[in-house]
Amino acid sequence: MDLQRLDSYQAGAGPDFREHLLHKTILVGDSGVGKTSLLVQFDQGKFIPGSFSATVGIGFTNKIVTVDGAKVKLQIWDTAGQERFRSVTHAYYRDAQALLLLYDITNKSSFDNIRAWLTEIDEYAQRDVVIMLLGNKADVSSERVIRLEDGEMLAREYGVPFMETSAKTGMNVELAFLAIAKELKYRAGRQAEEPGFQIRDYVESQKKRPGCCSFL
Ligand SMILES: Nc1nc2c(ncn2[C@@H]2O[C@H](COP(=O)(O)OP(=O)(O)OP(=O)(O)O)[C@@H](O)[C@H]2O)c(=O)[nH]1
Repeated sequence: MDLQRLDSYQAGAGPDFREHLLHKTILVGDSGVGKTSLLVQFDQGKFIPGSFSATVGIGFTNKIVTVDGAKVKLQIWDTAGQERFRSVTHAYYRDAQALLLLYDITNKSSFDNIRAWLTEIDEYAQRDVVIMLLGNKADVSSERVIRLEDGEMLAREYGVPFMETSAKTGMNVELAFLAIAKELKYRAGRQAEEPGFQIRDYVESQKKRPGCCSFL
């Protein structure tokens, strides 16, 4: 998807948005897994169907979310999944506080490549970066090749929170970003003696299981 064609990109979230309070979050994963679509769904509450046009380079959207009554400012970077942009996107990992790592449940190689993505994250991102694994396109059940359990198992192996999402229906999209915002807010204001917020426990308690109920 061409970032220049999206009005909200680079537009910021108004005068309230102060750079020094931003929490940088990056969307990564193979080309076509739905990173741009996930961000558009979160930002604008819509899904733009139709022909796929790959992201060129990198762009961001500023978004303010309310967590436990407090405002958390996220700057969400959408990266190009294509290999040829990899050296550009690596440069952005360094000051990221959170990474949403996506695969497509209908595309096995996008799932197999998750380990390679995690190796890159390990190499280029900060040690304590918050990572969340997302299995996107959960609405396309007829073409599913990666089971929910496979995603859960991989996430458990790496000790990261996981959920399946649908950028098309919106399933778990807000939850993914809110869980990240909650974790970043908790980290920013953490007192030594405070009992810890556990993002994995939070996600487990909140997420909707695909196949059950509706995808909305
Ligand atoms: N059914 C369905 N289609 C999706 C979903 N998410 C994305 N798509 C479609 O998948 C294609 C790729 O989506 P993008 O959001 O452009 O993928 P991307 O990860 O940003 O790709 P790059 O920019 O190349 O890295 C588009 O045709 C989208 O409409 C989803 O949750 N469900």
